[in-house]
Amino acid sequence: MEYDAILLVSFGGPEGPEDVIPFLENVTRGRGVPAERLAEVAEHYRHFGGVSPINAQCRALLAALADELPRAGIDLPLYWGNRNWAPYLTETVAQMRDDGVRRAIAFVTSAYGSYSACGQYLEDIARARAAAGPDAPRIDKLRHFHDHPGFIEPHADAVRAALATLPDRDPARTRLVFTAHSIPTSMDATSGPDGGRYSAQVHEAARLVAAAAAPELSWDVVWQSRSGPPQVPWLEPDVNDHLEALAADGVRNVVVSPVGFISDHLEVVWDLDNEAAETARKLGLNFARAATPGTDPRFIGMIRDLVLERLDPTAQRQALGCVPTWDVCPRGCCPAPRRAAS
Ligand SMILES: CC1=C(CCC(=O)O)c2cc3nc(cc4[nH]c(cc5[nH]c(cc1n2)c(C)c5CCC(=O)O)c(CCC(=O)O)c4C)C(CCC(=O)O)=C3C
Ligand SMILES: [Fe+2]
Repeated sequence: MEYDAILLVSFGGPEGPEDVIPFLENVTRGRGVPAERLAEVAEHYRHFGGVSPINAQCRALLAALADELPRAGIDLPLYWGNRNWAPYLTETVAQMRDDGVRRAIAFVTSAYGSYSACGQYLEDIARARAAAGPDAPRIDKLRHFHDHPGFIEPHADAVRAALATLPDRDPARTRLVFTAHSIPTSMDATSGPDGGRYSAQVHEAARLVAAAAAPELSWDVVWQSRSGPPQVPWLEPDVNDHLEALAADGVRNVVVSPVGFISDHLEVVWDLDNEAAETARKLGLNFARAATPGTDPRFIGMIRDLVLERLDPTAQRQALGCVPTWDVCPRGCCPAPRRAAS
């Protein structure tokens, strides 16, 4: 086998109250996020004792992969490194070098393109390799998986399960609402080689989940967790504003599916389970939040299949949608947005 390790690359998150501020400084260095927004987000983490749910989710993913990959004949050591918190990618890549790893496959915990979800992770990998010096392993990132059946099917089952909890699902008054992390519109405009790849992939995933879960229902794509200075345009509408518009339109029941996420990150457990749920309650809407894939066996199987297809150039690339996909992003595909000096 050409590869001798598998690397999980993720965002990272605080593991206790004293980590919250330094973590947020790592995330937002040079990004012009206003102090008020940071104070707000610090407060969100404090509701969970300063512990981000993302670390436990990465550990669970690693445990599931350690179980699944050898069964498919992939007997490679697993490593884990984050962009913004320990274990830091830079330290992990140095460890891989010390362990004699020559070439690794990286799975990044985002399904999508864009600078935040793809390009920045490629930069993180490049920076960690540069820091590790000439003996750094070569690291190949797996492809986007927004329309892979192992991603779509768990989301679709979760939408079905959420619908089943609603007191009423009359199609005339029931709506599916798909959410993903908002990004600046300028970042979406430069996502992928032709632009707009992030929003196109999110729409595609939403379309596929809706068709599989509840073809009789109308659905919308909305955005959540907007950051940045207020004068910079981000993708809209915001999920909370959209719930208001739906209520005004006579909708009574909503299922919110966080199709932009692979697991229940802070944005899901706070921004949806608290903020959006509260908005819905005030509006008198019946609200159910659909689960994310997490460690669903189909999602773990998808990661296994992405590894296997990378080992075999002739293997079929599973994809349910029609937004084109590729193994390796073209160079400079999701560039860093130009930002005002901060
Ligand atoms: C597209 C996207 C994803 C999905 C793809 C992926 O998964 O990577 C994502 C994921 C995540 N974002 C996360 C946390 C944060 N994101 C922030 C800020 C920002 N996110 C952005 C975009 C995205 N973010 C952007 C354009 C900014 C503005 C600053 C900048 O231009 O970079 C801030 C700063 C405070 C704030 O303003 O919110 C925090 C704390 C966590 C960890 C959650 C946990 O702990 O469970 C995760 C998984
Ligand atoms: Fe983020």
